[in-house]
Amino acid sequence: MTKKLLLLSTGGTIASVVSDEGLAPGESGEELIKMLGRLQYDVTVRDILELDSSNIQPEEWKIIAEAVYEHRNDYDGIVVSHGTDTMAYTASMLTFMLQHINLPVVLTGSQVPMNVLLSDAPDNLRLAFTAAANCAPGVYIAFNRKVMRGCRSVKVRTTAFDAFESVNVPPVAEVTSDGFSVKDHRLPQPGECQLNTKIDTHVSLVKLFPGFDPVLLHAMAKNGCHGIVIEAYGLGGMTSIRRNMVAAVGELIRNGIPIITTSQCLYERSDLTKYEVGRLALLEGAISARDMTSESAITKLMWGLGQGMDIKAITKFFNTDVAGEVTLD
Ligand SMILES: NC(=O)C[C@H](N)C(=O)O
Repeated sequence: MTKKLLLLSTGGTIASVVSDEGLAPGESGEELIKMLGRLQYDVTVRDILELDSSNIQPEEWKIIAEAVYEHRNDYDGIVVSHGTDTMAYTASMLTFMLQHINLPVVLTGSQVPMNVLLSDAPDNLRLAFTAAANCAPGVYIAFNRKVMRGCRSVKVRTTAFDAFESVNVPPVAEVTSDGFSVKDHRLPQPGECQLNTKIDTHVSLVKLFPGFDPVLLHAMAKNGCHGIVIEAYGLGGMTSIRRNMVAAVGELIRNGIPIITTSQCLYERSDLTKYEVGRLALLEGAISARDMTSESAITKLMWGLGQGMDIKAITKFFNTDVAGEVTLD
């Protein structure tokens, strides 16, 4: 039977046209489908946003999550066309807002607009429809012949077609000369699909660098920041002499502000137990995000705080694999 798929169009380069002010979204979802040509699926289109993804913010995450939730029982799969710049954040947040999702939700976009000859858009959109028709329920990004778990995806290139990588886990599906093959058939944890868009956006993501003044962390807290993700060094170490980050982290945690640590290294996990500079932070109560992407860590923090979780609950939450975003030892 022909699969019924829904395209939710949100803008991005894929739908962009040249204007005097620069590339900006201008094509509708219907126009994207027309340019794509023949498809073996029964596709319905809805334009829900028309934005460059630099303008996609928490308000838009809610609109996208609500649209997916509303149509989750009417289709076999949903494709979301989206700008690439913040696609990994949207995919990560949808993972938390739509837990136990009951169908594949596949985000895609392109580096070159659909209306340009030799654009990567037709291939990416076709791949996204194929993934939406064949993958297990979950949130994914489909790009350049790979289908990746949304909460493990990172944009790693500004212009090349191979713009996304699946970090610390292999892609879920790939296109090779043998065609489309799904490698990971893991189903989401059983449960009723829930829409929960309550998030706390008063958070921050900080990249540590030699010379970082911990006073800035206190300034964030004073200005209403409820939680911070720190991209620390290597396995998760942070400065403990002179500009003492560890001490600042401890003080913030004692004031009820959770501090999550990720690594500036894109690949492999954080492990605060190995070095003294990590252990000190651990002793102060820093929460390791292990092998999560920063995109996933900051959206998980927003979602957890939005549920009213205190530090203890946030710690437990980060020690839980919600939808494949983290590898627990
Ligand atoms: N390739 C792209 O889609 C980039 C664009 N600025 C966006 O994120 O909307």
